[in-house]
Amino acid sequence: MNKVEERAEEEEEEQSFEELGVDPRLIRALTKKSILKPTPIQRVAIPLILEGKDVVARAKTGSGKTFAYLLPLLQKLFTTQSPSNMNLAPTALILVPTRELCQQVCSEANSLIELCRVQLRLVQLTSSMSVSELRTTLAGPPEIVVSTPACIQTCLKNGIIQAKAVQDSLSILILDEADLLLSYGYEDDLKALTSHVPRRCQCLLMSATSSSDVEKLKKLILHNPYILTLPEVGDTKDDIIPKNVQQFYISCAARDKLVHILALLKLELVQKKVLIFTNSIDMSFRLKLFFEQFGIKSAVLNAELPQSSRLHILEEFNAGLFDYLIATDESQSDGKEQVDDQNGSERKKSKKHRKHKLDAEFGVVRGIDFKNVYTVINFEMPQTAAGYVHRIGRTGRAYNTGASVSLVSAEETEIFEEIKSLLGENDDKVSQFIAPFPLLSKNAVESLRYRAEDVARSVTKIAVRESRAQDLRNEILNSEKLKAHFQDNPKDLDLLKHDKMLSKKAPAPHLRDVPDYLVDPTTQEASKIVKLARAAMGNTNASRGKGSKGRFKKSRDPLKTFSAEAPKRAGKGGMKRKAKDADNGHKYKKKHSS
Ligand SMILES: Nc1ncnc2c1ncn2[C@@H]1O[C@H](COP(=O)(O)OP(=O)(O)OP(=O)(O)O)[C@@H](O)[C@H]1O
Repeated sequence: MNKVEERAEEEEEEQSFEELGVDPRLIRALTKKSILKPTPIQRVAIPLILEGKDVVARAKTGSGKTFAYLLPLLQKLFTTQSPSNMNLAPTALILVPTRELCQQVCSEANSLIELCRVQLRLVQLTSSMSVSELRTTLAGPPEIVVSTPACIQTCLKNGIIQAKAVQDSLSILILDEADLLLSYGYEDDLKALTSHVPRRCQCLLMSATSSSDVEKLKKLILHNPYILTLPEVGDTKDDIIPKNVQQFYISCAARDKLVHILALLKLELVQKKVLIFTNSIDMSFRLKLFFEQFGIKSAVLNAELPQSSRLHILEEFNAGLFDYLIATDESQSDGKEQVDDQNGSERKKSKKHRKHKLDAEFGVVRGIDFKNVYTVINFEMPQTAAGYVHRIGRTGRAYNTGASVSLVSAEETEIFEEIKSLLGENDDKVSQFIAPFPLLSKNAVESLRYRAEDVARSVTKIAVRESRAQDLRNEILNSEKLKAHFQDNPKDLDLLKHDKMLSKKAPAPHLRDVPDYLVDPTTQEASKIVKLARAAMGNTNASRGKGSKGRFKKSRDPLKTFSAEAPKRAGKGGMKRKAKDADNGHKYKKKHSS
C-alpha cells in the first residue's frame, strides 16, 4: 500500500458519526451510551442506507450491525414523519429470527428514540400475543414494527394488517440475522410477505455469515438493483471470528470434562464473565449441580424456560449479577436426548420431559448481545461449525477482547476438524487460529480429580431430572411475579434470582475453597496473572456493566505470555511465539494480533 492509500485508509478509519451524516440528536444519544466512533460496518453501511440503497451487510458477530441499520432508519423516520400520518400499516418492518432478538432490537431502538425525544412509535410482536392483543398493538399504526416473520404472517392472515396497506405504507424492510431466518423455518412466512412488499421499498439484509440461505433471501427480497456487499468484509477465512477473540482448546476424555472445567473456574484460569455452552438441557443442570457443590453459583438458560424468565436471566447476567451462565443452544438436540432416553431404562420419566415445551423461537446464541462476556467455554462442542462461530461470537463484541476455550473429547474430533477447516487451519499441525490452552497444567487437573469425581458421582440422573423440574417450576412462578412486577418497575432487576441453589444437599465447606497445598506454584502463578490482566483491563466487579473495553496491551495478556507447562521458557516470552502443549504436542503460533 502506498502512502496516499494509507492516508486515505486512515482518514476513512477516523470518520466520525457526524461525517457519516448522522443526525446530531442521534449522535448525542450515542454519546450518552458511550458510543463515540462508528465501527467499520457502520462506516460503510450508514451512508449507503441514508442514500436509500438496498444493502446486504455481512459482518462478523459483534461488529455493530444493529446500529448500522437502526441509526439511518431512525434518521429517515425523523425527517419523513408527518403529523397527519395517513398510513394504515407500519413504515418500517424489522424481521428477526427469535423473540430474544425482537426484545433486544426493541430496547436498543426505544432507548435511542427516548434519548432523541422524538415522537416515533416502535412496537414488538410476539407469538404469545392473541389476535386482539396484536390488533391493539398495531393500532395507530406504529411507525416501526419488530417481529419474527411468523407473527407478521399471523397478522396478514387474520386481517390485522391489510396487504394493501403494506403495499401503500412499507418503506423499509430489514432482515436482521438474515443467515438464520430460513434455518428457523420462516421461508413460507417470508415468501408470503414478500409478495406484498412494494418495489420502491428499501430492503436491508444483515448477516454474520454468508450462506446459500442469504443468497436465497437476496433473490427473494431485494427489488432494487443496488446490491452492495460491504468491501471491508473479505472472504478470507480469518475474517470469520473477530481478531480480538483468542481461541483455545483442551483435549480431554468426555468423562474428564467436569474436572477440567472445575479447574478452569475454581483455579480462576479464565476471566469472568463466562458463558458455558452445553448441547442438552440435562447436561446444563448436571453442570449447575456439580458447580454448586464447589460453591460456584451459576444460572441456566434454555428453550424450556418461560419467555419472561429468559429475558430476565439475560438482563441479570448482562447487569453482572452473576458470573457464570450455562446456555443450551440447540433445542433439537434435546429432542434427540429424549429419544435416547426412551431406549434406556428411564423411559417413563423421560415422557415427563416431553411435556416441557421447547420454544422454537428461542435462540441463545443467535445475535443475542451478551454484555461483557470475556470467556466462552464449549463444555460440549456444537453440532455444526456455524454453531461454533455464533457461540464464540458472544465474546469480543464491538471493541472488547475475549477468549474461548473448547473442551474437545475424542468423540468430537470430527466436528473439531470441521471447525478448524472452516477457520482456515491447514494440515501441517500448526494451530494458527485455535491453540492449546496454555494455563492449565496436568498437575492442576490431577489435584482436583478426586474431589471432582466424588462430587460428579453424587450428581445422579435423578438429581438432574428433579432439579430441572424444580427450576422450571421456580421460573414459571418467577415469570408470573415478573409479569406483575415489571409492569410497575420495568428496570428492577433484583426481585428474582436465577442462580439459586437447586441441590438439596448443601455444599460441603471443604469443597468451597481449594486449599493451597492442592494448587501447585505454577497454577497459582497462572491464576495470579489472569487476575492481574483482569484488573489491567478494568474487567473487575466494580467496573462491570460500565462497558469496559479492551484497553489493555497484548504484552500484558497472560494467555500470550505464560505457559503452565513451561514456566521457565515463559519468562523469555515462551508463550509469545510458541509453547509445546503437554497433551498433544501442538505448537502455538501467535496469530491474533488484535
Ligand atoms: N460504534 C460502536 N462503538 C462501541 N460499541 C458499539 C458500537 N456499535 C455497537 N456497539 C456495541 O457493540 C455490541 C455489539 O453490537 P451488535 O449487537 O449490533 O453486533 P452484531 O454485529 O449485530 O452481532 P451479531 O451478529 O452477533 O448479532 C453492542 O453491545 C453494541 O451496543
